[in-house]
Amino acid sequence: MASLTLDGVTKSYGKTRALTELSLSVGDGEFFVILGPSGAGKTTTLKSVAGLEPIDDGSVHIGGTDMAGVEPYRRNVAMAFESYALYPQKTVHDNLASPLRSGRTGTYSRAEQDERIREVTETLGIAHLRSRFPRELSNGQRQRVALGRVLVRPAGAYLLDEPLSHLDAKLRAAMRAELKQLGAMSSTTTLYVTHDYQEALALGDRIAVLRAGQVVQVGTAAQIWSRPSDTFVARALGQPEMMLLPATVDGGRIRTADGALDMAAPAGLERGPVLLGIRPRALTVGDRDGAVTVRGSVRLAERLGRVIELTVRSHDTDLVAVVASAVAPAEGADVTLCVPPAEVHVFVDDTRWGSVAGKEDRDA
Ligand SMILES: Nc1ncnc2c1ncn2[C@@H]1O[C@H](COP(=O)(O)OP(=O)(O)OP(=O)(O)O)[C@@H](O)[C@H]1O
Repeated sequence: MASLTLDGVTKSYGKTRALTELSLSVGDGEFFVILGPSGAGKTTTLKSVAGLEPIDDGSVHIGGTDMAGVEPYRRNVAMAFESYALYPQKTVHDNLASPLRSGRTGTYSRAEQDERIREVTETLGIAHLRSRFPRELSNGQRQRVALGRVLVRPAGAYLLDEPLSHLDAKLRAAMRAELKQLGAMSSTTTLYVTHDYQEALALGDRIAVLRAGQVVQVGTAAQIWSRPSDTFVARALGQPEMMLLPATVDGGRIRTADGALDMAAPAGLERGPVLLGIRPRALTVGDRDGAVTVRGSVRLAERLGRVIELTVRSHDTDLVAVVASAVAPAEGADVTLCVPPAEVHVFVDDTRWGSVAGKEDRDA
């Protein structure tokens, strides 16, 4: 096990800047997720730790040791890539055994090898495939075997690059739960890259949100979900996305220009333009004491499994609300929606100020 620290890491590929002064600190045994859109620099971050790409500036420490000039195979990290190679002529069992037989990370008795392979194949749900060859597996099964090849070998840290990306939605959800368990069991430091916010929230002890090669926010799932530091983080998490409604603070009120939303401004919020951020799932049908309310009419009601996605027109504003189907009004009906003040985020210059309930410490 090892802690990982990146300090001021900068990396360009020719004229393309992939990372700009990126700093991260991952604790010993922590399951740390890097979340970001395509091109944000996630893979480059992992490669910098693994030593597969030389960095232009800054430093990488593993277990407190500076990795400058240290070869990848001496860094005691195991990295899984999105494209996985397996030995076609070896069974699943032998594919998993080969990292343990290479001798690079110690020698293992036959019994120890079998025990690790058993543990990993059971966790990944591939124990029944052990005598098959790669050509006899589905893509999702191959991906799990390849992940198994990384996890079977003890390492100071696992670097995992979108390891669930080829799995279908149901399997992804199941694997997420299993990986979480594996993380808790092995307590090996893990740096896990994904562009899937649900995966990040489910797995990460902490999450770093990356944009254009820079860290925007680091926090627990609860922190980045309920206190996103800016509108980029706010919209990176949640489906449908958080709505951002332009409004103005004046005379102790916050109002949208059309009057669809009109509420008391919290103390300390200066006059001027703001964005009000509301998650579609934070809205409920009806009127509640102390809640922020909006009245409108239902333009669209679309069933998404057990919930209904409503598009509600209020004055000139369209609001999206995801509500339980039992309480969803029909298209054309008048409706009152409400949301707790603490769930109406206020952004000033795209940066989170607090909520309509007031200002709070970001990390409290
Ligand atoms: N070998 C390379 N040569 C040139 N540019 C590269 C190379 N590898 C990455 N880049 C560029 O560096 C930036 C960061 O790429 P990186 O692969 O780290 O992003 P990512 O967040 O992992 O993206 P994705 O989710 O699409 O895999 C991108 O602009 C990418 O085009």
